[in-house]
Amino acid sequence: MKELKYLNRYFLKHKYRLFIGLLITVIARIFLVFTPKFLGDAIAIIETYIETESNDIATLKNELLYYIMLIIGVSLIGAFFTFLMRQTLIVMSRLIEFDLKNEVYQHYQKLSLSFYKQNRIGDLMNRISEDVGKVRMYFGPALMYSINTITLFAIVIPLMVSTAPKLAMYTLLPLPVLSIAIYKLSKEIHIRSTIVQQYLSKLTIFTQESFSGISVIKAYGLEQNVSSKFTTLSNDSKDKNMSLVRVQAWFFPFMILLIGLSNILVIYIGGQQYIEGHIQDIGTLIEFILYVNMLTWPVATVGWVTSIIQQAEASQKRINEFLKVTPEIKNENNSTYPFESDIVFNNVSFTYPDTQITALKNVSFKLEKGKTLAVIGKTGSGKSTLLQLVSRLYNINSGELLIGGKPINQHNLNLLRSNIATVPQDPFLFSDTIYNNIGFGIENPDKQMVIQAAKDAVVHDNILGFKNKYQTVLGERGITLSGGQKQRVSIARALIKNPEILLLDDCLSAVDTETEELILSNLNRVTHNATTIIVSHRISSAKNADQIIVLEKGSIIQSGTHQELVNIEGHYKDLYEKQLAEKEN
Ligand SMILES: Nc1ncnc2c1ncn2[C@@H]1O[C@H](COP(=O)(O)OP(=O)(O)OP(=O)(O)O)[C@@H](O)[C@H]1O
Repeated sequence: MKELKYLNRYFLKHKYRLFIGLLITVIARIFLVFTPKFLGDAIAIIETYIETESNDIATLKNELLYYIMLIIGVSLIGAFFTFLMRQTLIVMSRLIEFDLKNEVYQHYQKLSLSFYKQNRIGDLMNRISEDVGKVRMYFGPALMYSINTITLFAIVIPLMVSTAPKLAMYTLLPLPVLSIAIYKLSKEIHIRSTIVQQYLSKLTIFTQESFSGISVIKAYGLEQNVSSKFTTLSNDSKDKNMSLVRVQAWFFPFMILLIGLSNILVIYIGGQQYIEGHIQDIGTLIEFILYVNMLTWPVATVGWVTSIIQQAEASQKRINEFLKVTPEIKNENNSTYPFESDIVFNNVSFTYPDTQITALKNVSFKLEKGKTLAVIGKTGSGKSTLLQLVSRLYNINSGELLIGGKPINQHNLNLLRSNIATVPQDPFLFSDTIYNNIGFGIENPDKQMVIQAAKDAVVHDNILGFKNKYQTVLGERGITLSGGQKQRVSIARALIKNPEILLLDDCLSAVDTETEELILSNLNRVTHNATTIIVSHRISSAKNADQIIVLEKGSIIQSGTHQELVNIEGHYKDLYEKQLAEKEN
């Protein structure tokens, strides 16, 4: 129960609903318990009528009618309160499920990129859906059935014992056996359903990956191969399901068997006691049979509830593991202030915590507001890392990174990021309309802004070429667009934000040089006030920048303007000559 303690805050939040729910549950049970009593009394009247050989059938009818009305009355009231019981306690559990899901989701949002790298998306999804769902069972059904059972026991057992103590003892005897058996069965069901769940996950991941990578599978002619792997996986999954179903199939027959056993005991022992005169009327036997049937389900739920609580505890432990992860990037400043966009790197070094790869070593440069810095370098030289540090997706390890003269970690993180627009190397587009994808970064984008951004990113004409134009819905990861179109939609998304700092991560690699030139000149016009860092493998993207740095293995090996760098021996000049020769050929 240690892990479940975390959830007490939610009980506290919903305390009134909880209290009313508990009260209603008790009231509902009290009313339902009257039925066997009234039925027993009604039968006792018939018995007396027969024994006394009375001829007063009218009085008997009246008395029976009275009991029938009573039974209908208490059943209706009991049923109404049972309805209210579900409306309060189960609704409360749904509200808490909603709260908990939101809490986990908001926490996920705060966690840094390295958390997402260390954990699989499937696992993250499971904890927010499957695990939260299991925890809900603790708030809802487990709580409701526990109160139910306790109330019933508290009322019915004293009633049975006071009516016929010996009979009560014998009839209650099989119930603990039932409870333990259901517990063991539920545990086994839990083990097997966890395995089924794991196989289902494997199957989902496999299917999802094979659909995402369908073009590679087709290109390599691997359909047969993938299909037979799928068959093997789905056969395994079916076997696990069958083994679960076999155990589940025992649940109800077993309950019926034990109810039957208790009924036989009531009839056998009760019958004997009646014959021996220990029990006064036959109505008591009927009353007891109804009590036993009434107690069976709650007794079974003791085992079931124990198993629910164990599962909820395990699930909450998994949720707590993530909730305890503290975000590496913390926002310690919530104030608002005029944002200045000049960027200074002063001996900045950075090592990725998980891989221990030192991506940047003593990097220094100064970039004034509104100026452009181009970053050139071989693959893996640290270019993207440099951009991620400016967005503070990671904290620097040493040195100084100043934005607007202020150390980056002293900035209001939300303010900082709202003033930055990034176009990543591998753009991600949502399964939504092109319009919404472009307007994603700002609130209520108007049509003119979206169109203007698309025009500046030189993608407007392409969009008009689609049947639904700006309302074209993109498939998962934007598969209906070409690589170059995706990049340009992503650039439009950045431009519409009118950012103070613009970070372009090799985002023109998939467009031809002519379009590249056009986009660059538009960028120059539209974002002339923005401080821009442009990462590229192409000299054509870098040559007009105010400043250029060349990175190699995380260190700056050259810096200067295009004119300066083409006149000195080094990586930049080599690259320039190579790309010039390629262009001429
Ligand atoms: N998220 C990460 N976690 C751990 N190591 C990383 C991560 N991202 C990059 N690296 C490593 O850091 C180094 C620099 O990577 P980076 O992506 O900054 O290079 P790059 O110059 O942008 O390369 P490219 O031109 O191929 O995009 C590489 O060795 C890479 O393997």
